[in-house]
Amino acid sequence: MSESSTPALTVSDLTVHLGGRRVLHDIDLSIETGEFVGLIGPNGAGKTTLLRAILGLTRLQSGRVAVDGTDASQNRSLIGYVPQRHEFAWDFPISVEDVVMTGRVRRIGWLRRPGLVDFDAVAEALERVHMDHLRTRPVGELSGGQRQRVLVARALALRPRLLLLDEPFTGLDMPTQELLIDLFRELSAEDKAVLMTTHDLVGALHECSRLCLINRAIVADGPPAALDDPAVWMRTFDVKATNPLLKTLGVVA
Ligand SMILES: Nc1ncnc2c1ncn2[C@@H]1O[C@H](COP(=O)(O)OP(=O)(O)OP(=O)(O)O)[C@@H](O)[C@H]1O
Repeated sequence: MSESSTPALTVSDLTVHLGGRRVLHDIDLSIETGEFVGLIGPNGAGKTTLLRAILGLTRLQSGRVAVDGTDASQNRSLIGYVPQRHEFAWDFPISVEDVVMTGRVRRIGWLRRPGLVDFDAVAEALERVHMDHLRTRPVGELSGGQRQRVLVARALALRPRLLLLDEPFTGLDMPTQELLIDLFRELSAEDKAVLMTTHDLVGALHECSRLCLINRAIVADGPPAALDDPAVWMRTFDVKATNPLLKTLGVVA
């Protein structure tokens, strides 16, 4: 954990309505540097909506988001975001390093040219995801795992304080998942806070330092070992006590 008392992320009393329906309500969440938090919940629980709200891409009905103690609208350049892979336009004719450079736009500004520091940040980000050897490759020619690594590099190029990951493991083989999970753990152990949505519940139980269970509101929040009450998982996922999920998670015998 950071020695600083200012959390990397503070979400207070957040409520979001979409299409006239309440999608999230009364969300309070604070994440410190050094934490690797898994945001867990069923389809439609509001996980992506929460990430979008933190990024300022969704209007808040009420509530506040602060990054590093300052209103997030003033501090967006401290947030790195990895969207779900299908959301990116992969058929755009652009190289790996150019995509990663787009992650710097909030620092460079739209009208300025990238400088040395920007090229350094891109090179460092590509090395961290082991993609430096493919930097001139058009992104349309990459495999799914390589594309995911490019999206992570694009977020890291910003040198963010807070990293938001939306289902980063979907459709990836085991070696790529292991590479990324090791990287996310390293990043949180350095100077970042990591918030990740995932449907890989067992993986999250093992790898995350903390889990936040959500279903429109936060149902439970704590270190994985403390989330051993089956009722909490039943409420989050709206499943019965006999559901095999509870055995898989190790919360019933
Ligand atoms: N633009 C929108 N307009 C209206 N409703 C929306 C919009 N975007 C999302 N929703 C609704 O908000 C709810 C939460 O969606 P969200 O995508 O945040 O869930 P999620 O937890 O990320 O789900 P999944 O695990 O399926 O990705 C869903 O009921 C969804 O239909």
